[in-house]
Amino acid sequence: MTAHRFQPSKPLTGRIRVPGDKSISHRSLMFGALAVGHSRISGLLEGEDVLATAAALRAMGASIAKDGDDWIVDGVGVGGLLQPGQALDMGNSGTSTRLLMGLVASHGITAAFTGDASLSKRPMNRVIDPLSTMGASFTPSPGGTLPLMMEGMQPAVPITYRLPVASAQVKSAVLLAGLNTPGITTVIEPVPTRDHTERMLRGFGAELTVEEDNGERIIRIHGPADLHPCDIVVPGDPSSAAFFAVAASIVPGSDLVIENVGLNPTRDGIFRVLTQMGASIDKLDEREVGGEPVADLRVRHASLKGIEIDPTVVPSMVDEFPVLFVAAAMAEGTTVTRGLEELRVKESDRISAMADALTGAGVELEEAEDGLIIEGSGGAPLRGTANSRTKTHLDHRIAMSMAIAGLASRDGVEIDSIDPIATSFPNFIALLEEAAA
Ligand SMILES: O=C(O)C1=C[C@@H](OP(=O)(O)O)[C@@H](O)[C@H](O)C1
Ligand SMILES: C=C(OP(=O)(O)O)C(=O)O
Repeated sequence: MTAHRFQPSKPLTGRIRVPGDKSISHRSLMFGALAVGHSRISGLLEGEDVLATAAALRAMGASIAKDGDDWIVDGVGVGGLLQPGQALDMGNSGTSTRLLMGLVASHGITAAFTGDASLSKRPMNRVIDPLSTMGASFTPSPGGTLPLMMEGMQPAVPITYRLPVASAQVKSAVLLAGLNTPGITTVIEPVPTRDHTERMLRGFGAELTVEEDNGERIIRIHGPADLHPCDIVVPGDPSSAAFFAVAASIVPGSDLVIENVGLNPTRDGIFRVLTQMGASIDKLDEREVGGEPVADLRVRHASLKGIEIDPTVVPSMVDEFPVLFVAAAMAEGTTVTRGLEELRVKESDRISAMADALTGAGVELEEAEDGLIIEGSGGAPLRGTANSRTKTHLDHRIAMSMAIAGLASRDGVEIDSIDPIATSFPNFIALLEEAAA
């Protein structure tokens, strides 16, 4: 554990570029591994979570190698995954685990999945349930957690599955199992979640349709699919850009351009909510990169106002609430968030972890079962209790959010470990130093 104190910051200025989108990076490797032939990926996020996906796919027969700044994947074809010779170590990554379980489910192979202490507490029944209906069998640890063993079924049985929880990981697990399942596998999504799986599978040549019906999305995939290799350009991660958008909004004097930020409407909720709170965020040079809307974001310091956040925006910013809470702590007035029960089953319980961390940083708040109610400082620097230290609970987003709180504090904020940051944003501290130089 490497502790670190994030000190009050000078204004953030200049231009920075955040690393590639984590969700798209995982999927680029997985779909490349299932195409026959050579896919080239540029802008891949080289974070620990994505590298865990790469290692698992290599263990199942794909060849994945770096070529200059790009990555090359030589796939085995849908149905061609091999039985791994050792347990697949998923590290800290829920996305790797749940999506790869979907892939294994319709291959006639057995695999063991393991993970770190954080991942080993997270619920896997949400994917075990539908994948069992498709024919896979599972031996999980008590409570439906890792470590677990699973055996795929070949051929698997197509199902129609209505998502009981708004989760792109569960949706994707079922669709990926459907890739190698004869017939039509259907996922019904009552609330739209990030749609990278759908967009990208179509790009790789899968027969996938999306029908909208009364706000619900009905996604059908025809299996077995034939994927052809692709060249992919991964846009910058909006979830990573969010830390800098909040930082520039709350550190007086800031005027920062964050280049190449993915703005898929299923991901851009944080920028819409910050704008509602009074943030100054201009979209420059709007364009398309790798089939996704992208822009450079110019963010200037602004006086933020507390608001009540509409729960329907939650799926489009589910990972951004920890840093949104920091923005709320610096706003004038009260911010109310609701509908965040999913935050309790991420890398940590992000509602209680942020409630503790912000309380230590001197913020007044109230914790509800499904959200936080935060009294903002009206822009005054946060004044923590002496010797308070943020517990990150192996959660990168808690570490980075409280780092940003430190920039806007009077005496700095101490984080117990910056190590988890490498899972999603390895150059976070270097970019912060660059922007504040
Ligand atoms: O599909 C994905 O790439 C992800 C989906 C979300 O998880 P859930 O599906 O559990 O909401 C998100 O929190 C995670 O960081 C990435
Ligand atoms: C929840 C996250 O990731 P995962 O589920 O892949 O661990 C995240 O990155 O905030």
